Amino acid sequence: MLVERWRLILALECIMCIYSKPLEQKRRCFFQITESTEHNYRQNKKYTAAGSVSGSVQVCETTDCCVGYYRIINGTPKADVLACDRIEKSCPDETCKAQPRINNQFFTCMCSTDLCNGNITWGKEQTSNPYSYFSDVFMKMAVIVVGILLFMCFCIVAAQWRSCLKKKKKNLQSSSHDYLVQPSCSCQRTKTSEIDISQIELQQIVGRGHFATVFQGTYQGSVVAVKFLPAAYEHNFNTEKEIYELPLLKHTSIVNFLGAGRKPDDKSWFIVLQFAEYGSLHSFLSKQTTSWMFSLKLCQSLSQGLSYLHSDLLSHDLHKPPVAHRDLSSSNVLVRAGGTCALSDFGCSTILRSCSEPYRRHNQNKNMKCIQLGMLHYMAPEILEGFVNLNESMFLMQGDVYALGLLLWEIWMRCSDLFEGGAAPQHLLPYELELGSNLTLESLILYVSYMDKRPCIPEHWELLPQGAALRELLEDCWDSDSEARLTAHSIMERITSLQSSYSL
Ligand SMILES: Nc1ncnc2c1ncn2[C@@H]1O[C@H](COP(=O)(O)OP(=O)(O)OP(=O)(O)O)[C@@H](O)[C@H]1O
Repeated sequence: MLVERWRLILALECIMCIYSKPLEQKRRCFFQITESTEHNYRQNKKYTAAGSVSGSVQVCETTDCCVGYYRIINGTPKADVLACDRIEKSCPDETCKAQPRINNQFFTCMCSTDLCNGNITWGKEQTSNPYSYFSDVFMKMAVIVVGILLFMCFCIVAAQWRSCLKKKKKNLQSSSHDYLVQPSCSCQRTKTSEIDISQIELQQIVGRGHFATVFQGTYQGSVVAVKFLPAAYEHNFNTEKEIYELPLLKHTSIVNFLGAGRKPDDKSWFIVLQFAEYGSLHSFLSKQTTSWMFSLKLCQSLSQGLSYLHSDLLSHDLHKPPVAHRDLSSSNVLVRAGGTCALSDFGCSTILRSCSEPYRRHNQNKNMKCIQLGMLHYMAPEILEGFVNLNESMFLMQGDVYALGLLLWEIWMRCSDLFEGGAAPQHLLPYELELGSNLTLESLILYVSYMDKRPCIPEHWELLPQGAALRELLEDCWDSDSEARLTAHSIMERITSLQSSYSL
C-alpha cells in the first residue's frame, strides 16, 4: 500500500516536472555592449541588470523581449547594444525587425524568441521615412480601432438609452430641478456660458502659440485673457473647451475658464480665461530669478495642478475623470500675481475615461499632430521612441510626470538661493544648453533616449542641505523607465516635505 502511494507521488511529480519546465524557461538574448556605448553608464547598468549574463548570452529576469541597437556603418548594421529589454513591452515579432531612429544611421529592434536579437532584419526601404515606426503603430491601432468600432457604437447607444431612461425617471420625480449634468454616466459636462464678443473690451496681445493669439481684455469688470483660434481650428477649440467644461475641473492651479464663443465677423473661436498677471512660466523665468521659498511655491502649485488634473474624482454625483495634459511646457504654465502656477492650454489633452471611446479615437488621430507641434524638449523618451500605448492611461500620465520633472529643473535653475552669490544662470529650456535652441527630434532621441542623458544638475548642489533631495526628486521624475517615475501626487508630497525641512 505504501509502495503504491510512493509510486503515485513519483508519477505526479514527473508529470508536474514535464509540464512546469517550459513555463519556467526564461527568454535568452544575445548580450553585448560595445565600447562606444560604455560611457553611457546608467543605461548600460539597466541593460546589465535586466538578466544574468554568461558570456554573450543573457537570461532575462522580467521580460520576454530581446532588444538590439544597431548603427549603420558603411551600409551594414553593426550591433551597439544587444540585451534583454529593461521593462516589459509588447514585442510580438519573432524576428528582430529594424525600426529606424536617428537620421536613419541608427536602428532598434525588439523580438520575442531566443537569441533573436543577434540578427536584424534590415531593408533599405526602411530608411526612407523616419516616421515609419509611428505610421506602423498607427496603422495597427487603426485596425484595432475599426475592429472594436462596432462594439463601441453598441456601448454608446446603450449608454445614451440608459441615460435617457434615467433622465425620464428623474423628470417624473422632480420636474422643477435644473440638471447641469447627466448623472447617469461619467461623460458629464458642465453647462458653460456662451459669451458675446461685444461684452469684452479687448486690449493688447499678450501671447501667441502655434494656433492661438491671446489678448488681454476686460469682461464684466474683471481683467481676462481671450484666446482666439482661427475659424479652421474648430477641432482644437472644441477639444480645449471640452476639458474646461469637465465637472469639478475648477482648481487654484488650473487656469479658470469663464466661457467661450465665436466672433460673428471672421468666425474665429475664442475662449475667455482668468488673466495671469505674470504671463507664462517661460516669460516669468526669463525675466526674473526667485528665492528658495518662492521657487517652492511655484513648484508646489504646479505639482498640485497636475496631481488634480490626473485625479479621478467623484463628488455629489459629479465625476471628474483623470486627464493627461500631454503638452506640458513652460509656455503652457501660467504664473499669477500671488506667485502660484496654473496649468493652461489643454488643446492636446486626453480625457482618460471608460465610456468615452469617441474622445479616445479623435485623440489618437491628433497624436501625431501634437508630437510634431508640441514642445519637443519636454517629450519623454518613450514618446520620442513611439513606445507609448495610447490606450494606457498610465503611460500618458507618466509622460506628464517626465515633463513636470523638467519644469521643476527649469524653476530651480533660476533660484538664486541655489547658486553662489545668488548668480543663477540665465533661463534656458531643458536641453537648450546641450543641443542648442533649434534642437531636432533626431538629436533629442539620440541624447535623451539612446544616451539616456538629462539636463545638467549643478554639481555644487550636492553641498547644499537640500541638494541631495532635489537631485533625487528630479531623477525620480525623469527616469527612463516610465513605470519607475513618481506620480504627480507623490511629487507634490515630496515638495511639501522640502518646504518643511528646508525653509530658509
Ligand atoms: N490666461 C492667460 N493669462 C495671461 N497670458 C496668457 C493666458 N493664456 C495664454 N497666455 C499667453 O499666451 C501664450 C499662448 O497661449 P496658449 O499656449 O494657450 O496658445 P496655443 O496656441 O494653444 O499654444 P501652443 O503653441 O502651446 O499650442 C501663452 O504662452 C501665454 O504667454
